[in-house]
Amino acid sequence: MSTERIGDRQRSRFLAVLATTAIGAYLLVIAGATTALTDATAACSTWPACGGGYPFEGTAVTIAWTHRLLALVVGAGVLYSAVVAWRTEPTRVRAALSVPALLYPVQIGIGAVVATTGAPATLSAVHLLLGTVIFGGLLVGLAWSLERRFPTRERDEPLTKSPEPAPEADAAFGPEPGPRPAGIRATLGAYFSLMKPRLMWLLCLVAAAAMALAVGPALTVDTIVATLLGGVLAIGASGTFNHVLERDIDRRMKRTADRPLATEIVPVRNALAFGVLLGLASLATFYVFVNALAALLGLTAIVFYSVIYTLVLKPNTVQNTVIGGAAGALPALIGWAAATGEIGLPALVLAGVIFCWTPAHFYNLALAYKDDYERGGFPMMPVVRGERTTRKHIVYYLGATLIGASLLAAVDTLGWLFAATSVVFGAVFLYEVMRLHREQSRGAAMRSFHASNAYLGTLLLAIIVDALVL
Ligand code: HEM
Ligand SMILES: CC(C)=CCC/C(C)=C/CC/C(C)=C/COP(=O)(O)OP(=O)(O)O
Repeated sequence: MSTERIGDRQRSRFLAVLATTAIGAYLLVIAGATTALTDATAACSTWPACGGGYPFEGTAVTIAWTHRLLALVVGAGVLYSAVVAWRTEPTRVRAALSVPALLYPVQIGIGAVVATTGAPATLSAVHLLLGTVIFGGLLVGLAWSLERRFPTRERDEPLTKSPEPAPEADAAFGPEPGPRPAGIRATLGAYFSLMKPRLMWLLCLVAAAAMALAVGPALTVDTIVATLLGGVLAIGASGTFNHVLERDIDRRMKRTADRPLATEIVPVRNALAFGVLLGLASLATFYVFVNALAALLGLTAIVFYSVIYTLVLKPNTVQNTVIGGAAGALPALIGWAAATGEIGLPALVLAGVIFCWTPAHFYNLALAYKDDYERGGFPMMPVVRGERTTRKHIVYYLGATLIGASLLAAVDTLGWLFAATSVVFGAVFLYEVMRLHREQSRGAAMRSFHASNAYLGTLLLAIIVDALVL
């Protein structure tokens, strides 16, 4: 079936409606996964209206009405997107959007049965699963439409072999390497920067959210302080080892050429001793003031990031960041273990959210610094598979992150604040990723990168407030 040609304005409208419909479907899913809707179903056990209850007669009835009215609007968006896709989009976009279009009536029927039969667990789970599949189909259709609508404007062929590091001579960015005397403040600052302090706030927030999710108000100040101190020391140790192992490559990359080991402000053996000291202090802090499991997980994180990611994954595979994401997911297990002495299902799901979020976070930087990574010889996604594929993967991993967040709401008692935060900041993140497809600039990539940090940061704060206050 030939596709009808439509103008840019019409296609932009199609993409905007499709993206909005996807976010609407996500709101239905995550609201359904939180305790909010469970109470609402109990308050509104007739269908399609709520019996005597009018839309704003109490919170639970309001949520139930909102869910049903929103389902109607999202259904219209699904139908519009599928009809336009069948007229104007290639086969695979049609197929992707046919899935939500065909499943939607089934989903409405199951919703009616769930509402009128007291939400039996199995049927509610099927309703949640179908909602997730509908959201996933909309997002994949969006990713494929964006990929077709916004091809990369300049050279973007995938590489046939892994890039090689530029010769040392090309490294003309940082100051001349060589031992450089520096004042005490500059030296202290250099050692501090080895610890990668700019990452710490978000990694510590992961551990804090896991602690709050695990035990709620029972969380004690000394557990928080000891765990975060151990985590900061562990991140500092692994960041320092990362600097030691990458010092020669850092010289070749503009973004990292001025680092303390690349410029030899700090002697390598001093940095190594510093890293070992931080690592021992971290493990001692975990073992003495938290527990043995937290210490074991801290050691695992240090080794995984410093050795597995930095030495094995990063220079050798295009999946370096996807697999390496496990490093940043470990603080979720550390936080839960610190609070409970074990690893619970919500901790594994939260770790999964961070794991899915990491590529959607880092691929923006990989796009912004593509030439730098090519000079460094790193097989980053934009270097090896091209910018267009990288942008598409950002949408995939953003979708996986949102689904992970809804799964977290389903396995733990999270409420409306968590749902609203994930929807609002997820929508902002998706908006910036769509702008990245359109603008294809470093500025757009950095805005999307910061949107990724804003999404995860606010989501983790919502977990902490939800668990400790609400
Ligand atoms: C293997 C996984 C990851 C990779 C490859 C990666 C990569 C990067 C890179 C290259 C930077 C820029 C650093 C700089 O230029 O100083 C950065 C910044 C950052 N990363 Fe990631 N990251 C990863 C995982 C994480 C995780 C798990 C978190 C937190 C949960 C995180 C949070 C941050 C933050 C907060 C920043 C600083 C943002 C800023 O400068 O405003 N990253 N990341
Ligand atoms: C508790 C504990 C130790 C957790 C580990 C968490 C951790 C340090 C995750 C790594 C995240 C990160 C910034 C990787 C970038 O390394 P890169 O080498 O790609 O970045 P670069 O190019 O800026 O050096």
